[in-house]
Amino acid sequence: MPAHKRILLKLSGEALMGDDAFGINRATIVRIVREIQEVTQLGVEVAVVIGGGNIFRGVAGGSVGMDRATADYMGMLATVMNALALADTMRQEGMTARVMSAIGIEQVVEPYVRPKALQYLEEGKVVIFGAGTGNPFFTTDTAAALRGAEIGAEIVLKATKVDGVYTADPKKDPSATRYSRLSFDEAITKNLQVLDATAFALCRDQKLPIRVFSIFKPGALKAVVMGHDEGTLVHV
Ligand SMILES: Nc1ncnc2c1ncn2[C@@H]1O[C@H](COP(=O)(O)OP(=O)(O)OP(=O)(O)O)[C@@H](O)[C@H]1O
Ligand SMILES: O=c1ccn([C@@H]2O[C@H](COP(=O)(O)O)[C@@H](O)[C@H]2O)c(=O)[nH]1
Repeated sequence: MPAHKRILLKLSGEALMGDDAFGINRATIVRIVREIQEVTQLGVEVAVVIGGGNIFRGVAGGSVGMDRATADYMGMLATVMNALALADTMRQEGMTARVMSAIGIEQVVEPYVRPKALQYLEEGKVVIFGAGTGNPFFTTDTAAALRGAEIGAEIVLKATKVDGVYTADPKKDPSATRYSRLSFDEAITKNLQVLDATAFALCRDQKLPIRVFSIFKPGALKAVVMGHDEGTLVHV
């Protein structure tokens, strides 16, 4: 029996690159989609927020000198591209997915309408939220917290490049150690940057737990959904 009925899965954009330098690696996206499919076959309702780091990051080198809000809108559009790629891969794998965008681009994808998203989830369709929160100066982690709270997800699952929350960024500090669980207050006070503080604060206020785990570990998503102690749990 799965431990959760409805989940909000936050997928790292950079995870889609696989071993490539940028963009979307075909084998990688197919593998990720099959892992999501396994979870839907357990009867779990799945909503996804996808990042854009593999295509564009508003605060990155490529946007130096740009107006921050403009760069952020580019970042949000990058997440829509990832959402379209993910939905199309799901279609090819026999799943039904709907992309909803937080910014109006109706010729491409339908706008985010909460009751419609809830209807799709109840029908067993995967809902992919593109364009983050629709606002510059935010991130897709915050979008995951926001949409997770809005749709009544039981947990936010952050599938990322590291296998949990560490005492420091493990990519920069090899002596960092992994927490198996920690509180939101601890994560915020210690400025642990695996998620941004806005996302942590929103989840804390809504009592919405977050589990951080590695998207590169085969079977990890299913293990998390089954309630196994995978990665790190951040809780109230
Ligand atoms: N204390 C920490 N514990 C774990 N990871 C951390 C920590 N501090 C910083 N990080 C970094 O946070 C990164 C994950 O978050 P990041 O926001 O960069 O990616 P993402 O949101 O998953 O994906 P993307 O922005 O590419 O779509 C990890 O790759 C890790 O190096
Ligand atoms: O609500 C949001 C979400 C995202 N952005 C911009 O998009 C990029 C990519 O998102 P990641 O969360 O880093 O994957 C982000 O750097 C922002 O520039 C945004 O403005 N608002």
